[in-house]
Amino acid sequence: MPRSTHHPLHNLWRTRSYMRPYAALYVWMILAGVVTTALGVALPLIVQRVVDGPVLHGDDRGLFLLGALALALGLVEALLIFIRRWVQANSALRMETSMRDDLYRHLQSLSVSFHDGWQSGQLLSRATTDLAIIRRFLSFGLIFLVLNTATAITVVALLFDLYWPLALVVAASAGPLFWFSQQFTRRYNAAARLMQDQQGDLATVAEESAGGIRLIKAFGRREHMAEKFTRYARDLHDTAVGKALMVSRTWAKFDAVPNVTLAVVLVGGALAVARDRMTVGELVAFVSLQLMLIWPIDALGYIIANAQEAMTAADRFYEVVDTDPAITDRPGAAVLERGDVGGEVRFDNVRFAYPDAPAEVLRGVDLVVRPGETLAIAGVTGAGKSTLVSLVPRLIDADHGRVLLDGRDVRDVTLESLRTVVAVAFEEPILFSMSVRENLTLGRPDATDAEIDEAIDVVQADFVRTLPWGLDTRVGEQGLSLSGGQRQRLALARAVLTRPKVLVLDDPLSALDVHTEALVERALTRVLTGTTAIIVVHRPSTVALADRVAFLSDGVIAGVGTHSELLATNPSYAAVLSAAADDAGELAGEGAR
Ligand SMILES: Nc1ncnc2c1ncn2[C@@H]1O[C@H](COP(=O)(O)OP(=O)(O)OP(=O)(O)O)[C@@H](O)[C@H]1O
Repeated sequence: MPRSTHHPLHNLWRTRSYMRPYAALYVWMILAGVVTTALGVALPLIVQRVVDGPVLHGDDRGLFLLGALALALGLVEALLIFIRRWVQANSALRMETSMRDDLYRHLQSLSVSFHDGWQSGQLLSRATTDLAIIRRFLSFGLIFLVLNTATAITVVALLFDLYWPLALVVAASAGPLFWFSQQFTRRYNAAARLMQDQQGDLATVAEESAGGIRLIKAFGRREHMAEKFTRYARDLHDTAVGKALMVSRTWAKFDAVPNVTLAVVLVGGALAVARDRMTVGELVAFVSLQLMLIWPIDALGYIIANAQEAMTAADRFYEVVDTDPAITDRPGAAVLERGDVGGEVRFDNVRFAYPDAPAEVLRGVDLVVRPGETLAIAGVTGAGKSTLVSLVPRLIDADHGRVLLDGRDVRDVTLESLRTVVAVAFEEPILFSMSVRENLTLGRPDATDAEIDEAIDVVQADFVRTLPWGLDTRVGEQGLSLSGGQRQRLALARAVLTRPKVLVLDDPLSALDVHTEALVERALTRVLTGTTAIIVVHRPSTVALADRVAFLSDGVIAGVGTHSELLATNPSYAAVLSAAADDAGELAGEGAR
């Protein structure tokens, strides 16, 4: 997958658009953080006053007052920290949700070819792990960065005010810290990116195994799949261990710096007190303030790591979100009115190649499907039949040439209106995890029960009436499992129910037995009156539905005519259909109308 050539921070910076609604909250959070820091910094200064004043001079009342002040400041600080963190987490979770929404909506708008070319696990990991990483950065990483920098600057300024020679030692420790962080950033970036990709790969393997469990069991491949999973999991584990080691080493280095500095400060401070250059209270305050630097320095490692991961996660998020939907409404696209559609479909010198494919699938297809006609598309497997029919509802767009509906380029009408007049049923029918009724009325939510009943009759799907809750039975992945033929019939009923002007059927009866297929065909012939139907066929029995057949070969239409005409005139067609017929033992007696 090509990576962005922008500055590494480019995409992470773009996520600020999701922060915009919370800009005021962020200002408040930072203000609350600054107050918290100020309160935290005030404590060592109070300690200094306590030691140099009441402690050394036996002033009990002053000691009590300073103690009460320290307690109050401590409590206010704790309360502010609670409020800030809660607000931080809350707003960041909202940002994550809206990013996830955008990702999902954009995915829905992307072309079928995009989805075909992407591993589902990679998409899944972007929607889950990556967005959680970005959320952590936008909530904690970013605020930590601002507050810790503010704390460090304030503390160092106060240290200079207390005793500058020792403050210089503390300031100088920024040098090694900067160097370590540079090294860390470089190495961590590669590991973080690799790990995020590996998480996506692992998710894909897990999902494939779940989806293909029957196949795995049937072919006795459980061990093989388990080994594959372990291999991917081990790669991820190795990267994670390497990353953890890198983080631990860096953490140790980051920790060592303030500790070494502290030792120098203790010795130097004691000498300064002995030589009356510092009071005891000032030394105590100096050390207490310096201890306050340990957390920001420690957090630096976390922030760099988190920022690195967030940069990668943002790159991965925008990699999808920036992908051009390719198939969208053209400017000025017209709304197709159902009543105006006659139903002539014309392919005009259509050429098409799949991205990254070595050759064109369609190489100049010219074909006219007359209004109300039922036209079958035949051809050897892989000839491009599904590709050709996918152009009509614009699941893909032609690279060259045009697909015309009643003389109008399908790209000149809105997708929504096009898809209300063109319905599709595929060979591999998908039923969503919802009721049979909802699945059937996907394209016509307003269909009446009588219309649903009629569609069920057409596709011979009586079985739905015997399901436990009839039409309200939940099917799909989270519901009742149906057979391939049952699912095909429901998918066909779904298409029929939209009362389309153009019906595209991509071998929709392949899973039915010959007897049921014949019943469905007979009923379909009735409802197809007045509907232009383009049907991808593999079996001669399905050809019986068609008025004419177009034979697709070598990316062009090699012949159009009735089944008998093509059988008589086109030996290749005869060979393809006879082979299929021999397989099914069913050519005899079949003939197109
Ligand atoms: N999403 C895709 N990306 C790349 N190549 C594809 C894609 N879909 C199909 N192809 C290729 O395009 C060619 C035509 O495929 P298509 O599915 O249109 O053929 P078909 O005639 O419908 O085949 P079948 O009869 O087996 O269903 C095949 O070589 C196939 O491998």
